[in-house]
Amino acid sequence: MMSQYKHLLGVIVFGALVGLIPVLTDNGFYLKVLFLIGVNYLAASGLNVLVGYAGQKSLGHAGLFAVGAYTTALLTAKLGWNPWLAFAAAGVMAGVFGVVIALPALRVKGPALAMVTIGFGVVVEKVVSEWQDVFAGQQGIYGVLPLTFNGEMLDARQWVWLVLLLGLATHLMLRSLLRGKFGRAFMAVNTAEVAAESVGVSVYRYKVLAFVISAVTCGFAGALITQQNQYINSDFITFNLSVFFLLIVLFGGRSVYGPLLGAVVLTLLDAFLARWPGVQHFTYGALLLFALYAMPNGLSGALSGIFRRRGAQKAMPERSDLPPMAWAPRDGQPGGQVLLRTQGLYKAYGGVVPTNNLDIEIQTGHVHSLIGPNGAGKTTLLNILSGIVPPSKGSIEFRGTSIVGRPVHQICNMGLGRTFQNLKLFADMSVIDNVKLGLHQHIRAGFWAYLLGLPTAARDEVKATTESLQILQFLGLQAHAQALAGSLPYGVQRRVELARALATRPQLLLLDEPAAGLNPQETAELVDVIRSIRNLGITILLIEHHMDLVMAISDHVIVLDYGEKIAEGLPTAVQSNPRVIAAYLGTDEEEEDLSPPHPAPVRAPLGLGESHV
Ligand SMILES: Nc1ncnc2c1ncn2[C@@H]1O[C@H](COP(=O)(O)OP(=O)(O)OP(=O)(O)O)[C@@H](O)[C@H]1O
Repeated sequence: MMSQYKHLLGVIVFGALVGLIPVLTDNGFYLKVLFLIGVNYLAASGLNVLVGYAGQKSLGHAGLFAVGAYTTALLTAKLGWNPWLAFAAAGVMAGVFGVVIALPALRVKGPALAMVTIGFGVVVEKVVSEWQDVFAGQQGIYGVLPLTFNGEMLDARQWVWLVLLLGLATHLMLRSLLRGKFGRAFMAVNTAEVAAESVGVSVYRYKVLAFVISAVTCGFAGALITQQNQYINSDFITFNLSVFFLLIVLFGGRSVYGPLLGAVVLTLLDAFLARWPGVQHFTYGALLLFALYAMPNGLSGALSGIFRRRGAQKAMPERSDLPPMAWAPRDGQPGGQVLLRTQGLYKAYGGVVPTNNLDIEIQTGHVHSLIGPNGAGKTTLLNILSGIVPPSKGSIEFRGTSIVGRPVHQICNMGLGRTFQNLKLFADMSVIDNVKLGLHQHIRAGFWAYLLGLPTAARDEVKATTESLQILQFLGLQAHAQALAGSLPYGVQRRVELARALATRPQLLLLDEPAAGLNPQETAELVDVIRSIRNLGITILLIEHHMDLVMAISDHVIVLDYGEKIAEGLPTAVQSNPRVIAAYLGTDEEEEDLSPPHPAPVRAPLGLGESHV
C-alpha cells in the first residue's frame, strides 16, 4: 500500500515537472517534440502489453494507428461529429479492429504472426492510398476537427498537457493491470503456453486481450496526431511506422517504464535525424540490432539490472500470522467414489500406440500410481487426461462430465491439476507469482477492476497472496517466496510446481514423476508431502519409477505396457503379478506364465528404488 502511494506521488511530481516545460518555453518545435513523445508513448504502452508481456511480436500496428486516425478524420470532417466523441470512437473502432484481426492472427505464432500482422498493415496502407473516394489517398482529408477546451481549439501547450494527462492515466491503468492477475497471465503466456493452460489461463483469450489493448492505444495515438494536425493522408501509414512502434517497445524493454524510455529516446532521435532522412532507416536498423544483442531486456531491463545490483534483494516479511491452511478442494466428495473414468481410450502416433483401449477408474481420496517400463505410455495418458493431447478414440468422464475435446484450461478449472515430468515453471517469475498463477481462476476481480485499480482488485490480490503463502508454508517453501523460480535448486523447483498445481484447488492431482531428480532425502520427504496432500481430500494419480515410493504411498497401482493396461490393484498384488514382472524384465510372458517366478526376482526389478526401471 505504502509503495502504491509513493508511486502515485512520483507520478504526480513527474507530471508536474513535465507539465512545467510548456510554461517555460513556447518554442513550437520543442512543444511538438514533447507532444510526439506523448503520442508515441501512448502507442507503445499498449504494444508493450502485447510484445513485452504476452510475447507476441506485431509488425502491423501502423494499420491500427490508421484505424484511429481515419475514424476521427471521417467522423469529424465528413459527418461533423463532436471532436471528443470522434476521439473516443477512434479508440473503440481500433479495439474492434483489434478483435477482428487478433481472432484469426493469434492462432499462429512467432514469425507466422509477424507475417500476418505485416499483411494487415500492408492491406490498410493500400486501402487508404487507393480507395480515393473515402480516404482521399495522398491528397488526404482536410478539415479534421481538433479537440477543444471550453469551446476553444487547443493550442500547442494544451496539446502537450492533454497528451501528458492521457499518458499518465494510461500508465496508472496499465501498471495496475500488469501488476496483478492480468500481468501474471500475460507473462505466463509468454513463458510457457502449456503450463499457462495447465493452471487455468486461456492462452488464446489473453493473447487476444493483449492485442486489443495494443490496438486501442495505437488507435488513440492515430486520432491524436490527426486531430492535432487537422489533417491525415496515406503517407502517414507506412510499414516504417509499424517498425518504429515495435522498436520503441523493444528498445525500451518490458517494464511499465520501458515504453516511456523508448519513446523519449526514439522520438528525440527521430526529430534529430529528420534532417537526414537517408540515415534514418539505417540508424533504426542499427539500434534494433544493438538493442537485441546488447540489451535483450531493453533499456529499462539494463537500468533495473544496475539498480538491483546496488539495492538489497526485497525480502518477504515473515508471516507468523498466517492462519493454518483451511481450504479443502471444491465440493470435496466422500472417498471411494469414481472421480474419473476412461473407456476405450486410444491414441496412436503412426505405428506407435502409447494408449491402447485403456479403461481406468480413479477413485476419490485414493493415491493411484501409474507404472510401466520406459515408453509404456504413462506421460501420454496424463497428457490426454489433462487435455494437452487429444485422444484418437474413447471417452473420459471427470466428475461425471465428458472432458474429451475441452481445452486444457477448462479441464484445470473443473478441478484437474498437474505437474510435469520436465519442469514447466515460469522461471522468470517469483515463486509466489508462480503460485498465484495457480489461483488465477479463483481471483474473482475482473479486467475493469484491475485496470481502474478498484478496491476489489486490491482485496483479491491480498487474498491470493495470503492463500499462496499458506500453500508455500504447507510445502515448507515460505522462505523462497520472493526468489525467482528459475534460480532455485532443482528439488525446490519441483516443489514449487507442486505448490502451483495445488493452488488451482484440484480435486484430482496428476503428478508426472514427482521424485525425478530428487535426492534420497527429498524423495523420502515427498512421501510425507503426498500423504498430507491426500489428507486434504485431494485424489492423486502419479507416475513414478521409484518403486519404494510407489509401494509406500499407493492405494492402487495401474501398470501399463505398450499402451495397454496389463495389471492393476493393490501394490503388493501388482508387485507379484507375472505379467508385470515379464514387462519389467523384458522376458517372454508365456514363459513367465508357465513357470511362476521365484520371490527373489520379483522383488529385484520392482524394488530397485533409485533406479529408473
Ligand atoms: N508426440 C509424439 N509423437 C510421436 N510419438 C510419441 C509422441 N509422444 C509420445 N510418443 C511415443 O509414445 C510412446 C510412449 O511415450 P510416453 O512418453 O507416454 O511414455 P512413458 O511411459 O511416459 O515413458 P517414460 O517413462 O520414458 O517417460 C513412446 O514410444 C514415445 O516415443
